[in-house]
Amino acid sequence: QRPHLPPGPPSLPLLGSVVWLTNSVAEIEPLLQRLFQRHGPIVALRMGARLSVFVADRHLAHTALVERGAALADRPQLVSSSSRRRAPGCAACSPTSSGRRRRPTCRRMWWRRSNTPCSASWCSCASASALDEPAVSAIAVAEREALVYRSRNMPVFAFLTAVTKHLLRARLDTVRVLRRRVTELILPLIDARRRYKINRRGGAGSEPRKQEETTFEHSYVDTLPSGDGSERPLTDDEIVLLCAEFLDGGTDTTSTALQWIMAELVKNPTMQEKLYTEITAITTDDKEEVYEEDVHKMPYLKAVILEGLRKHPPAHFVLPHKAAEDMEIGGYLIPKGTTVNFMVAEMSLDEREWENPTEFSPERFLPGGDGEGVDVTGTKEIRMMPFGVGRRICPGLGVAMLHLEYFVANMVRDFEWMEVPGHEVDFTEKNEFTVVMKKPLLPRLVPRMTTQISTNTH
Ligand code: HEM
Repeated sequence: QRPHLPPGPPSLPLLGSVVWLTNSVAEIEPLLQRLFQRHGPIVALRMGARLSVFVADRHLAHTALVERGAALADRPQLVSSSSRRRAPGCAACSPTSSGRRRRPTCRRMWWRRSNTPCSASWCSCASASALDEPAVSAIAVAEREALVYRSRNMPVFAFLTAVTKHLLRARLDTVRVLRRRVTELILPLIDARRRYKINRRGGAGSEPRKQEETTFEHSYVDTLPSGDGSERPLTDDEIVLLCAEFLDGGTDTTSTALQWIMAELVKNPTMQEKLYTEITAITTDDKEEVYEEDVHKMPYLKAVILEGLRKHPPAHFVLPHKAAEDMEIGGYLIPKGTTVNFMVAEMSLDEREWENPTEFSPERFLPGGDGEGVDVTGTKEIRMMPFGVGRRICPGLGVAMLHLEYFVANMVRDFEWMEVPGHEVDFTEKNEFTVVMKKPLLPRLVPRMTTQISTNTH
């Protein structure tokens, strides 16, 4: 017997599910919570003619995304190019992210590099969003300094750091100018790679391309599966997009996570003190900053970051996936082409899985806690999935974890973060591209090394 579609509210032609008569798409999360209570952990909604399925159960998510990951490795085509960039989830949801069953060579190459701890450091993440947010401008300053430090210490990545800085500087400029700049900076890289490949094959014609030839018509060695099952080379335009994605990906998610974590530390001074004690035990006074090597020796710091990502995942859904063929999830039929969404926040706040899930308790990730040994990649099992899991897992996971550890450690080492009367920490959420603090964090920073109290309310 052919399985049924997942349960959900009835539908009307053109409109889709009747719930859209009384609910707005912006309020979809509370609506889904009610539907999960009524129908169970997998529900179907129609938005116009499009069928969307939402999965809130971690076991079903593991089966669908890890065990049978290939069938859900595509992204649905979104309505317009502007909405494509604005899909909920990570900023890196760019045109290059959609419609791929496997990442092209170029992207795999970049991401693999970025996920080794040392080379990851050059990548600027929190800065672009942080610059917009007065409440976390201290973070932007810290990160800019870190960038300078990185470029001094890692010459191999200095070029790419420069590209990042150009991206930031050009923030107020038009997208066209920015794209042009990135193109000019990245095309020599593409040329270098092409020459390398040609030379390796012993071929001729390895001359660098002249400036006036920098059009998007040329295509190169990295390939992409085309619709008919064959491979076609990536165009320059696509390579530039991939590189730009690598440079600005994850800016919003990382800075959102950073702000939630600092807010929790402001609200919980005992935890902040415990973290400070751990940091100072590892770093001596003469050290200018907490270095990347140091953060790996700080289990409580790691626990604070994980607890921040569990309680306040910046993306409450992963980016939408598309069923490449008819498939089954939890005994229900998911027809080919269906958009499938996974509920990140539901899983990490599930009362059946976590003790007092709404409480901020980094200790749960230490030995003996209910989160001990959690693997955020979800390879064996999913407990929480702030970065997604499976084939489309966030490729910036390593960069993001490193940046969060690095910045939290340095900011707590240099300042005591305190609540300001009248500006108490408010954990109310607001849906933007990520789920941000409705009332941004407004703490008082007291420098640790001097007695002078800062009146600066970042
Ligand atoms: C705390 C920080 C971050 C969080 C919570 C986060 C979360 C996510 C999530 C949930 C997804 C969707 C996974 C899925 O659809 O299954 C994603 C995708 C992605 N993220 Fe992140 N991310 C973060 C940082 C970063 C960083 C730093 C970068 C780049 C430097 C990045 C680049 C990407 C890209 C390119 C994708 C799309 C992957 C694809 O479609 O194959 N992210 N991220």
